[in-house]
Amino acid sequence: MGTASPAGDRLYLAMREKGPLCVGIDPHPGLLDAWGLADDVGGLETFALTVMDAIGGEVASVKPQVALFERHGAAGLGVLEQVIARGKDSGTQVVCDAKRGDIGSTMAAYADAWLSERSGLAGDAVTLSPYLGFGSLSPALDAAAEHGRGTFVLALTSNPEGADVQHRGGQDSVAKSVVDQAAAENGLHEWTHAGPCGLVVGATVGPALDALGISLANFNGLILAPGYGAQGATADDLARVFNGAGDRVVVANSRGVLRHGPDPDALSSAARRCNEELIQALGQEAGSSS
Ligand SMILES: O=C(O)c1cc(=O)[nH]c(=O)n1[C@@H]1O[C@H](COP(=O)(O)O)[C@@H](O)[C@H]1O
Repeated sequence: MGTASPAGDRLYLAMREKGPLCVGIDPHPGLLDAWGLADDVGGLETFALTVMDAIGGEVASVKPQVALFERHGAAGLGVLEQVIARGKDSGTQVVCDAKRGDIGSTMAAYADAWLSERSGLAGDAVTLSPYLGFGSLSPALDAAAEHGRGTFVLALTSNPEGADVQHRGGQDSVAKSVVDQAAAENGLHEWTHAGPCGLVVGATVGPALDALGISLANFNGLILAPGYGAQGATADDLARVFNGAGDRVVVANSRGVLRHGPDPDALSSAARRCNEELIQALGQEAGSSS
């Protein structure tokens, strides 16, 4: 039996209380401009902290997109550390969208950065890419379990190019093997509602799951679903794609919420409306923490 990890349970219960929406914090240059901010570290800080002040504590989770902080250099990562600290203070969980994946020995260093106590960049969870081999992620999966943090491993991404790799093998697909190995990882740990190793499955994948021999209804972790909003997937698409797994879907939406800024009230109303729509579509019972 492995080390107990509360990460999946923690986010599962927060979603029961606050809804499935995960607000993406993606400070694209175009969005900074639309908010009347400069494309520099000052603009980045105002943007990111405005979002956190508007919705911190109201939504279960946020997902800062790491590249959009990194493009401002070390000072940009400093702003990301502030976002993570605000998440902790407000009770909104932070999923760092870093999509890390490397050979095992280097992966241990990424695990130190994103999943251990030593680094201000460690939030509640991080996104990982398994396409150097699922086993290469072991240092990160072990660190997540040790430090009570979560991971979301890319299985079927929302971009059309992902099919080129992920769909290979048909019913015995590459993506299916990622799903199976994530489920096996969760089998090593103790949890109640959802294991610490989640998946990323785009809300835009349409009927691909059936064609690839994947059933998520019995998957034993959380499923981060980007693609709702700006990429075109609707709440009905989410209900169809994640039929049977609705209570475990973490719905990521970045531009669909951020376009309502910079007015904090408009941001928080947009997040509230989104959560209402998603709760109805996915059948999650917000307000129930049992
Ligand atoms: O891991 C992710 O978050 C992710 C995986 C994926 O398959 N597709 C995807 O869009 N994302 C991220 O989710 C966010 C989507 O942003 P919007 O399309 O603006 O909602 C971006 O930060 C993407 O990097």
